[in-house]
Amino acid sequence: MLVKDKNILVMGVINKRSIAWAIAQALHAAGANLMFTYQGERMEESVRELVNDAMPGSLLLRCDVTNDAEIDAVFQHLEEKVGVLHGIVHSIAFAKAEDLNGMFVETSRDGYLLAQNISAYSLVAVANRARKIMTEGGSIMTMTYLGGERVVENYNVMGVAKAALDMSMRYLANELGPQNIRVNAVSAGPIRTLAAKGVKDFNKILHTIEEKAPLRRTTDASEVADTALYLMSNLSRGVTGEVIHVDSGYHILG
Ligand SMILES: CCCCCCc1ccc(Oc2ccc(Oc3cccc(O)n3)cc2)c(O)c1
Repeated sequence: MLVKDKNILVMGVINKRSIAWAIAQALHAAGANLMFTYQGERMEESVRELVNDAMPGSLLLRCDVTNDAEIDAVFQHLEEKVGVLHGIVHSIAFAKAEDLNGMFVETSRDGYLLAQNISAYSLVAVANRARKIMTEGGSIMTMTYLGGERVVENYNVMGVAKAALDMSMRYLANELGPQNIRVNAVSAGPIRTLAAKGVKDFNKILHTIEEKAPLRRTTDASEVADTALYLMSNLSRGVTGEVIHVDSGYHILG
C-alpha cells in the first residue's frame, strides 16, 4: 500500500476518461484517502456519480481555479476535515478552442491570459494554500505536455501555458523543498480525453507516435497513473523539480 492513509487532493476529474480519474483509481487502490475538486455545477453530477460509485464517502468540493475565494474555501474545508494534506494531483488546463488551432500569432490577449490563468497560475495559487496544511511534508504533481518544451503544431497558446507551468513547478520545488514538499510534473503522451477533443488534428499525432515513438505505441492513462502513484509515494522522496515523460519515449526524437 504505497500511499496508505495519505490524504491526497485530486483536482481535475471530469469524467471516466479523465487522466485525473485514472490517477485517482491508482491512488485509491494503493490506500490513499482521496478528496476531489470539480470545476462547477455542470460537472458536479457526473463527478459525484463517478466518485460515489468507486470511492464512496470521498469529499467533493467545488473549485473554479480562477476564483481565489473558492480556492481558499477548499483548503479551509480540508483543514477542518482532515487537518493535514500529503499530496495534490493538479490536472487542470484550459484554452479557448479558437486558440488551439490556426495561427498562434493571432492569439487574443484575453485568450492568452485565460490559458495562463487556468493552466499555469492555478498551480501556484493551489500550492500557496496547500503548503500551510502540508505540515508533514508532501508531494504536488501537475500534468504537462511536450508542446511546452518545443513547438507542436496547433498546441499554440497551451504550449506557452505549459512552458509557464513547467517553470512555475521548478520555482515552487525550490521554495517548498525546505518544508519537504516536492513539486513535479508528468509529461504524458497524447491520450483521448474530453480535453484532447479541443486540439486540432489530435488524431494525426497519435498515428505519428505509433510509427515513430521508441515503444511504437501511444500512452495509456494507466501508465500515467502509475507514475503519479510513484510521485505521491515515498519511492520518489528524492525527486523534486522534475518532469517525468510518460510518452513511449517520443520526446527524445528531434
Ligand atoms: C497538437 C497536439 C496534440 C497532442 C495534445 C495532447 C494534449 C491533449 C489534451 C491536453 O489538455 C488540454 C486541456 C484543455 C484544453 O483546452 C480545451 C479543451 C477542450 C475544449 C476547449 O475549448 N479547450 C486543451 C488541451 C493537453 O494539454 C495536451
